[in-house]
Amino acid sequence: MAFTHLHRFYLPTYFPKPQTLSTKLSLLPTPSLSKLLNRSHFSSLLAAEPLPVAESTIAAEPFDSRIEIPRDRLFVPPETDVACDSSDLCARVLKGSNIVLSKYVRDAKVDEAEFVKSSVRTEDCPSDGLPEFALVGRSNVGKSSLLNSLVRRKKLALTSKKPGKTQCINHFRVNDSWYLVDLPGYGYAAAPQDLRTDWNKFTKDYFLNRSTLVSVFLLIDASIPTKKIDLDYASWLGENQIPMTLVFTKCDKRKKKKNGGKRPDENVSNFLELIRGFFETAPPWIMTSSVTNQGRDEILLHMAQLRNYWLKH
Ligand SMILES: Nc1nc2c(ncn2[C@@H]2O[C@H](COP(=O)(O)OP(=O)(O)OP(=O)(O)O)[C@@H](O)[C@H]2O)c(=O)[nH]1
Ligand SMILES: [Mg+2]
Repeated sequence: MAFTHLHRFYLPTYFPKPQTLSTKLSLLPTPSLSKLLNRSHFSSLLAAEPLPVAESTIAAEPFDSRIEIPRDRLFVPPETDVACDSSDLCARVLKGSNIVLSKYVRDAKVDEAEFVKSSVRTEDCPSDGLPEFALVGRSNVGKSSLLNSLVRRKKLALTSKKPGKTQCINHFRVNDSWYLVDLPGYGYAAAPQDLRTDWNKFTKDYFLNRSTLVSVFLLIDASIPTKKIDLDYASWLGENQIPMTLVFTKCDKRKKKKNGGKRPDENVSNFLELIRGFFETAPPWIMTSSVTNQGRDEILLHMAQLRNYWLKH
């Protein structure tokens, strides 16, 4: 079954006990994404448009500093040849992420998207066998906003300044061939205790039993310091062998140093350092903003290669 293969190939190996390791991080450039989104196969792009590591590309980022990624912390999809030199490999890393492009990156463009249904139990979710990606994270982290950004629709999924807007498992079908799934947020302190327990019950059941789930996208707010509850969820997903991508949201927000706040890239580095101890191999991660659409095309490419690999195996 495809899911089993995913576990074998896409999962970072999980360390049960956290360790503390220091790491130096920096951003890497990518090929032209608008072209890539329409290309049918990555190998032709690699031949046509290798991109050297260029300061100018790095400087075009919406924040000042870079995140340098050691080679062993890159996410290399299965069946991907990395026996090339460093600059070729750099050219295949998606901007603002540690994700290497593979030969499975095709059909990434979103042509249409529609709401299909809301479910409260895993058994009630669509049963057509199409692959799906679930967006999960703390209440208000920006799950519904990211979904809207990915499909270029302002109000397909409902958003709110008030936490707790999304309450069910909401399926949105994209291009009639795969699903984006919007889930309720966790950690909403104002919610009654029994509702919080219910969240755990029904979403965890969904993660553990949904056979068409290609990967969970765990959203982390990059505009604030690391929260323990997010580390706990990353750890829980790893422990339970559930394929996961970390999506850092709100990277457009800047915190003033004089108020003791950190920039989004500093918060991202810190989070990655903390979870580094959980995983032997790095999970994929990516920086995004639903305001500037940073990371939108990159996520679509990542989803496309995960999906195409899943469909083939
Ligand atoms: N600056 C900024 N604000 C964002 C971003 N993404 C979401 N927001 C804001 O954050 C708030 C919450 O966004 P939602 O998309 O509703 O969050 P959610 O995770 O779906 O929340 P729940 O459904 O309550 O769990 C809204 O006011 C959004 O406008 C972002 O990338 N940058
Ligand atoms: Mg929501």
